[in-house]
Amino acid sequence: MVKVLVAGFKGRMGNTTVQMVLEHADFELVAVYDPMASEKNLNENPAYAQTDVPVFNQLVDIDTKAEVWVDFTRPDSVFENAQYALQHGISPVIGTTGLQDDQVIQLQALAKQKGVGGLIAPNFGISAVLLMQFAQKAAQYLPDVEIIEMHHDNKLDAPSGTAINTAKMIAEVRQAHKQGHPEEKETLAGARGADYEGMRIHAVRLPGYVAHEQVLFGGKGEALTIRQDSFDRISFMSGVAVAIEKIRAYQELMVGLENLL
Ligand SMILES: NC(=O)C1=CN([C@@H]2O[C@H](COP(=O)(O)OP(=O)(O)OC[C@H]3O[C@@H](n4cnc5c(N)ncnc54)[C@H](OP(=O)(O)O)[C@@H]3O)[C@@H](O)[C@H]2O)C=CC1
Ligand SMILES: O=C(O)C1=N[C@H](C(=O)O)C[C@H](O)C1
Repeated sequence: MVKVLVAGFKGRMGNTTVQMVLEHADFELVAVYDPMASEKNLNENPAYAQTDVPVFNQLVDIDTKAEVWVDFTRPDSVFENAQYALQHGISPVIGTTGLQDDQVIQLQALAKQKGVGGLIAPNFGISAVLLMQFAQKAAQYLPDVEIIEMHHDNKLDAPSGTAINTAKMIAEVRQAHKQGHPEEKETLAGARGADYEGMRIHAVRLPGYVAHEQVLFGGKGEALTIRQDSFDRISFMSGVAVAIEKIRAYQELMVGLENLL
């Protein structure tokens, strides 16, 4: 049995992960964490009345045998959480987006120093993992590209972690260049979106949406659009389960679920 701690257990993703871990035959939920939690045990929540799992609201109090730390928290919390997990020999499986490049480098150095495996996955959905790989392939032949990511209106960060990762993967095969007319001007600020090495990234936030991304390629007289949709947060759970199962076999912190597939 893999012993799992879920950080951000009351959130949309954290709660979905708690349910998945409880239902999984090979996983044991040993703790949950949220600094704002007032309860002491998960069984204080009527939905989990039969589930005896301690709730922690301070990092220093966490005294469990957790082997894997699943993090679906906030962009401003995840670095501290991941550091704490690595320092205590717990493998972080990070879904939270918004980590800066220098923070990822610091965490990777810490993982190496401690010999602890970990994963940062900008997206645990297989449709998104495939979209990023297909987009990287397409960009070899169609280097003019724009990304449109669409999310629910409670999302804190923009652009999404998936969109940034898509741009980074494309940038590995695409020479940086400005797109559009050399003299183009925005008559309304932000009209052309964010700029990543000349690729434009547009972020849509609307009620009713979950998580969706389109990558648009334009060539001479032709176009290609690649799209993925997560209609339900269950779409992320098989990826989270794979990460929990496999991550302890590694001694480094990797970025991207594809590293484990
Ligand atoms: N990689 C992937 O496949 C996916 C990644 N995500 C990412 O996961 C993150 C969470 O998303 P979502 O579940 O929708 O967000 P929510 O806001 O629904 O959940 C976040 C939860 O974390 C709690 N929290 C805040 N600070 C901390 C902390 N320091 N430690 C532990 N818990 C904390 C919040 O409490 P409070 O509300 O009181 O602040 C909240 O309950 C986002 O970054 C999102 O982009 C989302 C979907 C898929
Ligand atoms: O906040 C979300 O919901 C999601 N966040 C991740 C991201 O920023 O890419 C993954 C997915 O898009 C859902």
